[in-house]
Amino acid sequence: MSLSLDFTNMMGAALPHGAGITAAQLTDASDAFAKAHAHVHAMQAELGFLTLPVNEALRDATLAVAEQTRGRFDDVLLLGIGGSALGPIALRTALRPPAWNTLSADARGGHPRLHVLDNVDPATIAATLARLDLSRTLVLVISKSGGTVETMAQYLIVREALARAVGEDAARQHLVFITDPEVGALRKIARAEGITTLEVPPNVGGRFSVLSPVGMLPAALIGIDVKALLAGAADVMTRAASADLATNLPGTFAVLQHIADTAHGRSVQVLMPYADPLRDLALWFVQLWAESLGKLRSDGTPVGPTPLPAVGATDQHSQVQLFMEGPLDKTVTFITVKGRERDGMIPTRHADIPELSYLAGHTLGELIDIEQRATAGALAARGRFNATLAIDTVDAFHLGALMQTFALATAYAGVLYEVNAFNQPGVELGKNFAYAMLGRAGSEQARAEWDALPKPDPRYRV
Ligand SMILES: O=P(O)(O)OC[C@H]1O[C@H](O)[C@H](O)[C@@H](O)[C@@H]1O
Repeated sequence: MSLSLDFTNMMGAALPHGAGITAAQLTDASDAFAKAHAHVHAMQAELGFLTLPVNEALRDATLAVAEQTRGRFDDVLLLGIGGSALGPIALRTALRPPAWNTLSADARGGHPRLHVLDNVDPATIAATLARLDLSRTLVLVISKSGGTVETMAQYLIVREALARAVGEDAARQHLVFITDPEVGALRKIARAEGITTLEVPPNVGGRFSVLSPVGMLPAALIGIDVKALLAGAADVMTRAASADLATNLPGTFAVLQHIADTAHGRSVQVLMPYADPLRDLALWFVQLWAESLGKLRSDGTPVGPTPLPAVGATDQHSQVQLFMEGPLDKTVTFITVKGRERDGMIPTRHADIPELSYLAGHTLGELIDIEQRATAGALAARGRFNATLAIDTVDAFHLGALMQTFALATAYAGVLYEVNAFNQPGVELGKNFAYAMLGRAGSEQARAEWDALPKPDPRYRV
């Protein structure tokens, strides 16, 4: 088993006064879960992410594009936001940690470095363009819808810079688009100019797209084993074929978090890897959980847990105080990595100083694991729900497995919360107000609504 979830510390038996999830609550939830499971797995046609792990045509098309660019570029600049950036960033952080970028091209196996612009802060974009040699840079423009304002603005700036650096014609050879096969501005440009384009299947939502070309192409370009990534995800799908909670890990995660929220008021759900490479996985999870589950039910009731990213051991010196003594409104899911016990030997020095001497002979791997276990135990001792997801090692297989686990758990949780996990109507109003202020055609109604809003009141300004 490559992935395991220990949820002892979510259960009443492990928490003071039995104030955790009861065995009966878990048993009762198994019927609801069986329905959620049947519902989700019956929707393969609508939920393309379920079959991405075995979509060989898409994988091969992606690997072919990666192969065509081989040797031509030192850097890859990815333009995207939300689901079109968080997955690639999480994969890069996990499997190509920052030091990798400082290696020589040979030591990187000839693979380019990956830079991601996922915002429109002009300072970041200027600084990034200033340090890249655009004549040796491949630009990936990723947008499912093909028209997201931030990504389009980035594209216009970077395309202009590319044209200046290498000329209009050659610029096209430096671009790859990843977008919907039919709709959107990117698709239009690709058709008109013959720009290499990979598709995000129409039935794959942005935040569920990491195992489509959205994550696969940047991963392949920087030498991540895409087949292993998909194999890890496929393994999760095989194990999740059964609706039995005793074997369905994503289902168990979803059910536990749902009960913790709806029956125990634990609505803030922390994901806390004890591993630097997994820091950005927590940020990817935040979008998935928040944008999928935080919304209005059909009867108008607002629901949804609040995901919160943390990292151990770092956050033991920051947020853990809140987790230990703040409101009883949280769950913490740790992610640990097995087999690190012998890594990072701590040398013997200052043997006469007891505050240091006890560390001699231990390793950093031991320290980080012990700290995680200590924190889990401490939280449980104070009635704080927590669970531990353990993986064997940080590699492509386990990243694929973790990501598919959370994606599937999100789909199940959507059914449990009785919301559509695959839309995001709540982000529209702000977007439309921005379009109105930018004068985009068709936003007259948003302009009128914006103009009718109360304006800043000088009485409430300091
Ligand atoms: O990939 P894109 O279509 O550019 O979308 C990027 C992001 O835009 C929207 O704000 C959605 O709420 C996100 O779910 C999506 O990931």
